[in-house]
Amino acid sequence: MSSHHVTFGDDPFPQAEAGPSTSSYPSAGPSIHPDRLALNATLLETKKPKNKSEAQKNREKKKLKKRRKLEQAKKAAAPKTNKREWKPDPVLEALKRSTGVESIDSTESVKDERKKKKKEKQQEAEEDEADETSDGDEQLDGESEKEKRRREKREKREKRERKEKRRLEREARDNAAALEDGETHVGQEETDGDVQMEQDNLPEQQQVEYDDEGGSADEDDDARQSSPEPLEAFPLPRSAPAPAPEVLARQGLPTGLEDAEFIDQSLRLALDELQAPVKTASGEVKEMKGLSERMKEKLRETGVEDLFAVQAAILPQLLSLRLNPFPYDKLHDYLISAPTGSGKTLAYAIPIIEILQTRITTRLRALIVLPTRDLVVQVRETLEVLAKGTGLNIGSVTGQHSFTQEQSQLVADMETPLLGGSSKLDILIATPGRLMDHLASTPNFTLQHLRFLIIDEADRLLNQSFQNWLSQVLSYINPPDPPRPLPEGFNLQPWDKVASAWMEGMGLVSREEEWNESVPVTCQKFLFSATLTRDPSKVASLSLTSPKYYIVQSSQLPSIPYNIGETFSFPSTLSEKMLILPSALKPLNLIHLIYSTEFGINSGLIFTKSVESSQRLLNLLTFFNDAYINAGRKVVVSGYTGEMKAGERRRVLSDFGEGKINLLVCSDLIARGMDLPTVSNVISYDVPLDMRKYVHRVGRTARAGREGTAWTLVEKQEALHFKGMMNTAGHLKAIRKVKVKEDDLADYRESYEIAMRRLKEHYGRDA
Ligand SMILES: Nc1ncnc2c1ncn2[C@@H]1O[C@H](COP(=O)(O)OP(=O)(O)OP(=O)(O)O)[C@@H](O)[C@H]1O
Repeated sequence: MSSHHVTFGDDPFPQAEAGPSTSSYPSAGPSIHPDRLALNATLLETKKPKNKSEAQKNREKKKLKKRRKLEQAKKAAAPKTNKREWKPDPVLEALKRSTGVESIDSTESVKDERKKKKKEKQQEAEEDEADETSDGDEQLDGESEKEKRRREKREKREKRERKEKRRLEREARDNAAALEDGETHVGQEETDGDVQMEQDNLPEQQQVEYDDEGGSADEDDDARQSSPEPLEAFPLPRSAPAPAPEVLARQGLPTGLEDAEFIDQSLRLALDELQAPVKTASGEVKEMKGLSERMKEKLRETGVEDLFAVQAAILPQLLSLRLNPFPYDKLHDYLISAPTGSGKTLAYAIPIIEILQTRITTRLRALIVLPTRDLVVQVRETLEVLAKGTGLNIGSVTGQHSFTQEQSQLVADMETPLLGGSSKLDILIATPGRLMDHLASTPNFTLQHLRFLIIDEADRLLNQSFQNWLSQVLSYINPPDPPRPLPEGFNLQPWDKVASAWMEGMGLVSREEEWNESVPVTCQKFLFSATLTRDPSKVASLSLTSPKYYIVQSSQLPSIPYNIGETFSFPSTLSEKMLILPSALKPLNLIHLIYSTEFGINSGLIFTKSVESSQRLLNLLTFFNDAYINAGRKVVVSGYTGEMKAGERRRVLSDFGEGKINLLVCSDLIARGMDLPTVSNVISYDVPLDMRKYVHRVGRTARAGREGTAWTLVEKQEALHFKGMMNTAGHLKAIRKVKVKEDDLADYRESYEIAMRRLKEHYGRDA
């Protein structure tokens, strides 16, 4: 008969298969606990055959064979003194200790288990017998009946094997847990309840299977007691769920910049209503501080009655700042994104002047960095108007004047080494390149007393390297930093408030008694732009302290707190239009915009892609103006490019402001920051290459709450790129498409052809 049957003498604890511990005893065979061997012996003795039929005799023979095999196994498994010492099963021992029972054999659970196993085997033997007796019948009933029984038997066997496998797996798991517990909870009683709890902890599916199989907690418990030490089970490797894109984008961003505070662009605050709370060390509001009467007067003189949104939002926080902050004062750095022409200059100029005017000695306390000379001139003019009567000294370095001229403006003494420098200025406005030159080569010029660092048009400046200007400036503000190279023989110790430990470390001077002196950083940084970035890689270089982030925009627009990239703010008074046209018709369409009664653009800026293109277009428009006899009015056009001398540019701007010039054809030089109140139209003759350029170009109109229109001439082949760019910025819907019929251009054709001929003559045959 089948040799798969489990009969008497089979080891009910098949350790060799189940326990990984066998691998540690390869030559001596599996380690069998003596309690188990005793149990096997008992099982063998109690099994006796009842009948002596032929079949039974055969079975007895088989059993005898197996018994012999088992005895051989016992011998092999018995502890061998010359090889390895028998070690008690740690789980069994822990259980013995916890229950106080010396022999596990004597526990009820083990006895029950044995009885159960015995019963199972008896049943199996009886089944076998029945199979054998029915063999003859099977032949009569045909092959199918026999096969059915065999299949049933096979299934039963497989089920048993599955059950056994699961039991062994559970055993291994539980043993691992029991081993750990055995160390710490030896004294705890392991009751049926505990076992049930363990079962409860199994995954649901496993629990169901366990119940279905009819296994008991006791059986499980016994198996656990006698099982060998298992290998530690490691969880299978699993890939972690991918973080959300917005979470990734915020990686490395200072906490304060994670969420922006949105300010409605239409917010206004009367000058008299501005109140800034002055707080005590405990945070209580001591008093409210408003604008000084002198400042209000100056503002009214320049036409400012109310504060614009950006000013109303941040002035209440800045006005109460102290010139020399107390140690408990919480100082923040600020990132402010506000539309073009929304009054960002006054947002920093007012508090700087209000705070610095209380100073006693002149020291360089405010540094304003701007990307172009023209902007430096413009901001200096604004500051000078507001600071009139305060005694504050304002200067600028741009490279427009000679280096020595600028040096004499910056420092009073360049001969004597002075620890605290010798600044002649309270406020300095500079372009980054020239600032670097003075930091490197102007004796007694120092940034150690800076209270405010303003970076206007910050996105542009952060993208400019200029001898690594930003990190250089920061290192001159915040010691420790490497001492700068000084002119030969000039033995200057440039710091008068740096940490003495650092001073000594640099071999500058020994001031041991001041070693414990801490140097609080009191310089606050302010970054302004209409296209400000929160890109962590850029922001990181600023070493911001408790930064705050404000976005001024129309309340109609959705707040996008997760937008980590650039924010583009537009004035609410701006209307935007685009003409999509064949490139050959671009000049005629521009002429139509200028000369037609429908559009009649008589004041504005025309942007081209380069200085060269500006000059070409300027010539064409000049020649056309000369040739166009139906105009009824003449249009005065002039150029404004970086190639022009500073004086010439100033004169052009002044004429434009006075209305002597109607149109300025310019390169992107003027696109940023320039405040020309008379600009009612901006025409992008060549499409801007990126969104940032577009924002700054169109921002030359619709400033300070005035109405303005921006036009973009888009060649057909550029339309996809331009529209895509606008769409990405969520701005496409704001731009209205305008169509000009070819018939409308007919009126200009003759004069245009004359102008083109003259242009060709001007540039030679290939023009
Ligand atoms: N509260 C105010 N009331 C009236 N006019 C104001 C006020 N604040 C600023 N202005 C005027 O608004 C104009 C634009 O201001 P400013 O040049 O500071 O704008 P901006 O935000 O710096 O623009 P850009 O981003 O283009 O540099 C200036 O002419 C300024 O005098």
